[in-house]
Amino acid sequence: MGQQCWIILTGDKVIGDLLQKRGGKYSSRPPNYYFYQILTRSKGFINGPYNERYKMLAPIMLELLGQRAVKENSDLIDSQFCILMQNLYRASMSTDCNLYPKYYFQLASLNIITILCLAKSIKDVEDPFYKEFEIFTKSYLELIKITNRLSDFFPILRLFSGNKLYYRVIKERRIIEAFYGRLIEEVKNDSEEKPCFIRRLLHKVDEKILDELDIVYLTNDIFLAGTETVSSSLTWITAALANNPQIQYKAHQELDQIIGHSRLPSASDEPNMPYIRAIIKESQRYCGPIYLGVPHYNEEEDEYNGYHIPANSVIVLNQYGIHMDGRRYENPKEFKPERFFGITESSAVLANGNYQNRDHFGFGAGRRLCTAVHMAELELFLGISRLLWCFKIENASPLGKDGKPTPIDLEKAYVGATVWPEKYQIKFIKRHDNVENVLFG
Ligand code: HEM
Repeated sequence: MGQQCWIILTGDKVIGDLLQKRGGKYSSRPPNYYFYQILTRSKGFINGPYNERYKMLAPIMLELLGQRAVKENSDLIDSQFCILMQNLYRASMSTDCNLYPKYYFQLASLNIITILCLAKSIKDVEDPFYKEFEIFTKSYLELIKITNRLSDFFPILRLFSGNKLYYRVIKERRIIEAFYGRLIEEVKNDSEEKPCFIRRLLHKVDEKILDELDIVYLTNDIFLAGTETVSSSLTWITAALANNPQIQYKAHQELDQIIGHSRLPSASDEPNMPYIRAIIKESQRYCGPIYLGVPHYNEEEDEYNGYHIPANSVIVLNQYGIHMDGRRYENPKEFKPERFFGITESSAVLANGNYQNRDHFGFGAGRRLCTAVHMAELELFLGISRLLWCFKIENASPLGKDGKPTPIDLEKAYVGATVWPEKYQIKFIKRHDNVENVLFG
């Protein structure tokens, strides 16, 4: 596109060969003048090139978001998914019980990140912090959308549109730095010195490894990557389940057999719940929150299967394309958890193994694989297993000619940095009399 060579990877083998096996060459990110160099002062992690700075930051991010950190924070994550179920229960008991659950999922995932980063929580969607974050994220994601990046592909455009976009970017940068700067000050002034990510990062400032602007942009990455992806996934899965009562029925049977009615499922139940695991894997394939990954980039030229790959090409992992490839997934347009039966390993484990054995490519590939893949999988398991333990999810769309609710159209999607389904209406019906006791008892 423009002066830029783009290579779209839609086959599992080429993804395995290039992004995994030749990861040293294919792990950079495309230069991004406005939204990396200017907007984040070249300080962000997710969009940063694969260089010495990245290699210095990666272990720090892994320490905060990797497998060990998830174990340390599992009680906190668990408690937020109890609160989510309580909130959904209360909402579903109110007189008009049709719901669009997106905002509840956003609140839960935002709360997890807020508690981890700042050791403080948000009460509800009316909380000023939630509102501020919502407005701030919306304008940020709007600004970084692909159409505003054309000047990266056609640099001559900077001569025409440059100034207007440049000033918008600078304005947004002031907002980001004021927002996270305030959060850093809150942590510094907390007389109880509660442990949290920002405090840990502040120690790295004392050790002269980072500066405060690094904290601003690392925290910004964690907030954006950690909230939008999980809440979009939960919003999609709920819609897919509402369209498929027979799948819910099988999941309810598994829950009744393994868990019973006297407690909520917890993380340690995951190995015994193959059907719920399969639902989660299938939902990441069928309706994951990202279609085209986060682009990779190669700084050296390469040869592959007789093709010349020029240096400085944008390498796109076409997740949607591969997930809808009928050669890899039979009848790919069908939501069919059974296709993942017998696969017991997590996506995190499979992503680091042979490409042929991967369940899906939702978390990316190679050295830039999602840093928080373990956390994401835990959140999805707690969210989905508990949702199905508490409720039957009913499609509450207007009735069609056949007298049944019109299926939620999962082909319609709002595509931005993350992908969202069209707004829909569902009902959460409590499954048994013990739901209230277990949630509030
Ligand atoms: C369902 C949930 C999630 C999905 C589908 C997802 C997906 C992705 C994808 C596709 C990438 C790019 C991988 C690549 O370049 O090949 C990525 C990167 C990343 N994700 Fe996630 N993610 C999820 C949840 C999270 C959460 C909860 C966090 C943090 C709390 C997070 C933090 C990150 C970070 C820091 C990176 C950058 C990795 C790097 O550039 O080296 N993600 N994620």
